[in-house]
Amino acid sequence: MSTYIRVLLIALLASFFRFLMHSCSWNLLLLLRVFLLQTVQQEILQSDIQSKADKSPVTVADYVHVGSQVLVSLALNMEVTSGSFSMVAEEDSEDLRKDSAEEILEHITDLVNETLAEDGSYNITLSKEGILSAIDTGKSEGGPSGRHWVLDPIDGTKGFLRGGQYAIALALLDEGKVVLGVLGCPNLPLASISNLNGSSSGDQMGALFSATVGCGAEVESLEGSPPQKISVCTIDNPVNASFFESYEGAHTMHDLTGSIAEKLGVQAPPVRIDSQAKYGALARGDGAIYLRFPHKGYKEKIWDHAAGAIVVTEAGGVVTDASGNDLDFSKGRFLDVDTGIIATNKQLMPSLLKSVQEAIKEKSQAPSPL
Ligand SMILES: Nc1ncnc2c1ncn2[C@@H]1O[C@H](COP(=O)(O)O)[C@@H](OP(=O)(O)O)[C@H]1O
Ligand SMILES: [Mg+2]
Repeated sequence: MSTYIRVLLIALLASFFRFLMHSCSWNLLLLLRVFLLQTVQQEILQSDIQSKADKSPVTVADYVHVGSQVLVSLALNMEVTSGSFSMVAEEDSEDLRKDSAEEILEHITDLVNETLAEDGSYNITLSKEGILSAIDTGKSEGGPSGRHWVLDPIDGTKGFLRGGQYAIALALLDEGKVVLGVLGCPNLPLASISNLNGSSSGDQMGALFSATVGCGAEVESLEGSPPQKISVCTIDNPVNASFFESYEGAHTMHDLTGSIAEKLGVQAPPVRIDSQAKYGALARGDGAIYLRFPHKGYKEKIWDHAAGAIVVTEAGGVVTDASGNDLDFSKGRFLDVDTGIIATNKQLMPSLLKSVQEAIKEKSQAPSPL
């Protein structure tokens, strides 16, 4: 298994960061390249599970999450900052610091070092402590002041393990606002989501979305085709609209989203895919609406939305909570949202909001199941 993970990490690192001068206020456009071949993912998935020393299962997703976060942390350290930087990311090193994880940590350290050696971009070898502290650069609390990188090293873990959609999502917060976002979606067709089912062998897979505040949003291939400007669809009649939502029923209330769509007059069935690939697909007009209504008590994390939200807003869309409030990324690691997150174009937003509020009210008044 380790060979395949190494190949995947090499591909990730080799194609991850490109910095181009840009005329934006940031004077920087970060292009994230994720060249994770589907075949590699498939082979990794087939080799699946190893055992940790304490016999709890460790999945390939564990290796890829940690490997991705270490490599991004390293690249940010070497390329972007002169030393210290703040990163809010999903993984921390707590489990890997346990005695029982010694063997796993050794394995991850070897994988990362082999990856670095083979890639050759950085002449560096990390110790086990170096790996742990690279992971822990992601422990920042973020907040309203300063700059913070926001990383989801593998978003849509369930999709990744199913061989479906997943994304590597990186954003930059400046004084509490998202100013840059990049989404690498290796399993998303470059042209359109309509090619997802029944795609022919000629369809190019993999899409890299990027957006810089005030400069619009773009898509390009993972291999670096010329970036194309993208914009959300111009549909203004919900009858012609389709909507994206999580594949996992545990992540969003499919009954509520069904009721919203019905009230709005949407006729197409939901398009259910994992990860922030949904935001990318929405931003280029593959569908008209994004709905996400987690079950009661779930707190949204900023790394699940920061990159996707700026890609959509820079493509001309609107992303809000269920009351129509903008998402506020300045509150730390969590988002303080009312009930759910919705996104669409400017034309459809007023009627979408109305349907959302009606459906929520109706659900709250319905007798609870025994
Ligand atoms: N019970 C829950 N409700 C809502 N979201 C959840 C959830 N459990 C996990 N998630 C989040 O949903 C994300 C995936 O979203 P989607 O459903 O759009 O694919 C996960 O990201 P990770 O896969 O990075 O952990 C995770 O952060
Ligand atoms: Mg995530």
